[in-house]
Amino acid sequence: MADPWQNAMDHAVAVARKAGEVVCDALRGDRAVMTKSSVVDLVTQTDQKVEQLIIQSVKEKFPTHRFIGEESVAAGEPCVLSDSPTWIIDPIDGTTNFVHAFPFVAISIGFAINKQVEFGVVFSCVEDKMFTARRGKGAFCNGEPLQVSRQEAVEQAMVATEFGSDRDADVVDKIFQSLRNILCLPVHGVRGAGSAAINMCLVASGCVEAYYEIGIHVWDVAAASLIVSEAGGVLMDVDGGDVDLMSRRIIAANSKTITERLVKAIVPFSLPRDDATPPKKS
Ligand SMILES: O=P([O-])([O-])O[C@@H]1[C@@H](O)[C@H](O)[C@@H](O)[C@H](O)[C@@H]1O
Ligand SMILES: [Mg+2]
Ligand SMILES: [Mg+2]
Repeated sequence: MADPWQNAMDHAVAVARKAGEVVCDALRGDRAVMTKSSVVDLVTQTDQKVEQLIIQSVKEKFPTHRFIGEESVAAGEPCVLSDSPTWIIDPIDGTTNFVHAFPFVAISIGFAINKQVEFGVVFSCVEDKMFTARRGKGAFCNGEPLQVSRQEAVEQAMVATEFGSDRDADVVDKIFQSLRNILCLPVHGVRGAGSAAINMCLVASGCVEAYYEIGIHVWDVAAASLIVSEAGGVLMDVDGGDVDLMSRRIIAANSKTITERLVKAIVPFSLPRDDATPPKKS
């Protein structure tokens, strides 16, 4: 049976590549920086321009589809995942990297229907790596199949995480407690690309055994969540429960074994859900 969403996925790849050209061009120019939820939660006109480019391009082909876009939500649009076909967009995942010309920035486009991600596209544009996954059909980087690492000994694992943009001392303490516990398992090392989506694609590529973070948003991880699972990986909440893309918490790993060791080491805390935050628009 023909795949009803293949043409939508092909469009996502094409518009991600076009958006990547805009981002890479902007990396060579000036980048006016603004802030959102904190003085270190950065956004630029390029984030906003790229998100509008993607949304307008999709609307022309799929006028009835819905959107969850990072910068649209920041501007007051609701963050609601219904059963309708919904595009979940992070126009630049790694904005702080982008501002500093630190070369790990990605355009992330997830597509969900009936609240299930059907395809994911993450374009790491400086690296020119197009990560894709279609539910049930595998995960790829530039067309090459992806497979998670087969390492199941956490003491020989590489783990990725990020420190986020919350500088509340109590939150930072919890983040560092988890980091300390994980380092002392021990693990071979901890890394962070500065982009949740790229970290998760590194899990899918077998370069790191796991990524975890508390503080991410649905747009950071929707596309890459399918790339990880289609590469043979496992997704879980940091407390060992089922992953919930709106919960702002995630572990993406190569195996249940590694995931369960991380659950024991992570100090869990809760944040307001993405779909619980009331839209700012009156
Ligand atoms: O804001 P953005 O660059 O799209 O996304 C970023 C995430 O990829 C990262 O994991 C998180 O730690 C940052 O705080 C930020 O949210
Ligand atoms: Mg992001
Ligand atoms: Mg972003």
